[in-house]
Amino acid sequence: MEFEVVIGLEVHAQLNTKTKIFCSCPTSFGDEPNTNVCEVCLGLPGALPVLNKEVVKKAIALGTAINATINQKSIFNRKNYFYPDLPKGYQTSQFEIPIVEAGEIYIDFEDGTTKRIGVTRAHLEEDAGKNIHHGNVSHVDLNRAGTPLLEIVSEPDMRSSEEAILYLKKLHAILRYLDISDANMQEGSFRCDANVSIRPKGETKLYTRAEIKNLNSFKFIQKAIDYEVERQSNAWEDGVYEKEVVQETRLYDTEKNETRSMRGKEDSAEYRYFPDPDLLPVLVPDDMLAECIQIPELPDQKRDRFLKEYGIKEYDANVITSSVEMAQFYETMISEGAGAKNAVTWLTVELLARLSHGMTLMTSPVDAVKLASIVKRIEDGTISGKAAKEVLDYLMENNSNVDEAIEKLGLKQVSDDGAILAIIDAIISANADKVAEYRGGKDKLFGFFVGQTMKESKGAANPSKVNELLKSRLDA
Ligand SMILES: Nc1ncnc2c1ncn2[C@@H]1O[C@H](COP(=O)(O)OP(=O)(O)OP(=O)(O)O)[C@@H](O)[C@H]1O
Ligand SMILES: [Mg+2]
Ligand SMILES: [Mg+2]
Repeated sequence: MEFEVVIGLEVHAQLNTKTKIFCSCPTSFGDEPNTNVCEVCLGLPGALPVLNKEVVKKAIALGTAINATINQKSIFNRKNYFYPDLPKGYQTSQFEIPIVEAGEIYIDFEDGTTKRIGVTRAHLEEDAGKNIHHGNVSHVDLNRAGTPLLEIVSEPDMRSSEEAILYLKKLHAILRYLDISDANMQEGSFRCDANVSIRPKGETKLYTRAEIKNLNSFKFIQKAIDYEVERQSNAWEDGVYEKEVVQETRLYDTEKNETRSMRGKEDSAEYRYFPDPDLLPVLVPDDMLAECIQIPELPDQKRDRFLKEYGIKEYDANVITSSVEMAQFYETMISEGAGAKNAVTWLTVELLARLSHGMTLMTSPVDAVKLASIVKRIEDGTISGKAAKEVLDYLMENNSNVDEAIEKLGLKQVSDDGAILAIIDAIISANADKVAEYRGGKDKLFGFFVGQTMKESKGAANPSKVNELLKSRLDA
């Protein structure tokens, strides 16, 4: 039987506000447990929440970026369930009227085609705390309780784990471009739940989905989805689909590379959602909306502009705009005067390959200005491309400027006509027979003379100068 894979993703992005969504406790990461808490986020009786306006602005920015409908009136609900890390006994979230509805994100395949993925909704909610287990004892850290989240829910539009990853990377980039979330996956600021089902090819109805939670790296998300697809199709082939594939929440075990059942998945009715009586409906006035829809250039727009302005390849434009840091790095190189095409290679191939573990473009010892100077020194003939690699290696390790490094490493190309001509003339007089053959029509010998000249100059002669001067002497 041939199956079609159906995937819908829920992403929880932590919004990068200074304070929590309903109180003024800080949202900083990694502090001593239970130090960033107050009566509101501890859920003490009688404490009243006050909505942080910043989270509304950030949600509207995301909605604008994905061409969504912005609801100028939305509602906070209580989603009731019991869990030790949830002190109020309910999570304050949006349900029937979220702030953002019906958007779209375009994913780009390597062959240049694109696909539209629908975004059902994006709603505001608070994060829960964290249970910490030590042997038989469990502790609860409520620093994270009340941290603002935007839950972005996709339509079940993805048909492979590759599409799921492309969608997540695009959404990640959009959040970073908008600067509304640091989207740091290690710190849990960008978390994904993957809903996976299969169906016989050609059918349009949705079959039972399994929801895989706790996925915090692109690699593991892809592996978890692949495992789950395999598990479900095996169950189908073995005639145990109904028994094995049930609506449930599963956990992915990164060590065993498998998903395991964690708990049955409630239908939304089980949560007894109702509007939170402590919070008024969220009303966004026209002037606030007008202000919030002013957003910076997004990855797709930047890519299209780079294609037009810089004439680089589509693939390269996609790579460079895939992160806001890389796009900024590239544009700084261009404004420093590096050629557009060389800048692509030196950034995406040479520099990225030299960033060691944990190093990013932001912390690279060679910044955009320095890398641009290296490229400019190639373009003005001061150094060869090969020598430039040595310069880059050196600058990754040593704090120096580009021209000093070239000087110190003795890599300056000889472009001075006189010096190169002296070498050429010596070679010509030592090889009179070959000169005669060349002049007699054996064009291939030109390479021999180039090789000899480069060798004699110990690789320092500027190759295009060598070509030019050799021609002038030999063809004279
Ligand atoms: N049959 C299916 N196969 C794959 N994905 C599905 C299927 N049905 C729904 N989905 C996807 O599952 C996700 C459901 O997310 P949603 O937040 O609406 O509900 P939930 O998972 O029940 O709620 P919760 O926020 O409590 O996890 C959506 O991304 C949707 O596209
Ligand atoms: Mg879910
Ligand atoms: Mg959800």
